[in-house]
Amino acid sequence: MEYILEVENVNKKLDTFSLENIDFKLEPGFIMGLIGRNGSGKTTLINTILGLYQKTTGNVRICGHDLCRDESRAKGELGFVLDENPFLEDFSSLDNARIYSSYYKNFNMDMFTRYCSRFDVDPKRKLKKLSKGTIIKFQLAFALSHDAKLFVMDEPASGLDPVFRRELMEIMYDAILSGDKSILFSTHLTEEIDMVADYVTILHEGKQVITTSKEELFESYRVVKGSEEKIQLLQPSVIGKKVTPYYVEALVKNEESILNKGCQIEIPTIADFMFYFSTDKREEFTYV
Ligand SMILES: Nc1ncnc2c1ncn2[C@@H]1O[C@H](COP(=O)(O)OP(=O)(O)OP(=O)(O)O)[C@@H](O)[C@H]1O
Repeated sequence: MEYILEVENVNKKLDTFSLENIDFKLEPGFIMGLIGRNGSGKTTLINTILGLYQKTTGNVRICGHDLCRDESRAKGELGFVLDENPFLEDFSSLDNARIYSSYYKNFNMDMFTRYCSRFDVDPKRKLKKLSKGTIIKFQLAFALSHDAKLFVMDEPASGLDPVFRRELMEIMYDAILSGDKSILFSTHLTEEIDMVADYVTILHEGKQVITTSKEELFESYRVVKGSEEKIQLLQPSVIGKKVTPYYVEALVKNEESILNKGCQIEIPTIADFMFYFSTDKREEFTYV
């Protein structure tokens, strides 16, 4: 099968921070959410995939095109929305589109102006006069107008109002319906993962803690609550636990051995995975 995105053993060093051995693939027709705490390396990974940072080692392929050896074809398949605006601030959306459309053989200016009108972006206003959310919408209009196969978005919803945030979810969902496109997006909003992601990658301190389908994630783990003694009975299925003044909560592997031990068993939320997979003291976290 031809993957839309292949990230193979990617390492990237930035002063004191390192991305270490990031390795995953994304099939056509799917959305992957990238989550992790502040500073976990989401933007660094996204910038590396977009070729904005030189990677140290490893390979990135987009629709089979190697980002180093076949850069223009690889980048031609990419649409991006970045937290930090990469376009020219002193130019309008329309002028930016005229300038950068030359990099994309399938750029459709009519489509771009239609998206600008749908998203309420004044195409003639300089970017520096637009709000953060409107710049995100402009980037989105541009990314949607050149038949990109891979959309890479760094916290696209962060500057958006709740109404457009919901529309963005619908746009993302529509974008992959044809089955030949995929999306990788980072977010701190766990409801976005709940709503649209098929796959989830969790980063912690530059390391890839887990990449799996959301279905598998919810199938494979449970949150249990009970006394310290009862939770102790669930070892070695315990991934991590936190001690509250009233009970102990733990993320455990969903195995038969966790049943009938007198613990309350719940399906985890994305926030639970974030907590247990991106805490240093995964073994134990105590509320004081
Ligand atoms: N250009 C740079 N030079 C040196 N260090 C950097 C640079 N850019 C980022 N870093 C460091 O790399 C680490 C990862 O940052 P990154 O922005 O990738 O994290 P993030 O997961 O996107 O964070 P956030 O959720 O806060 O946006 C941080 O410790 C940051 O200080």
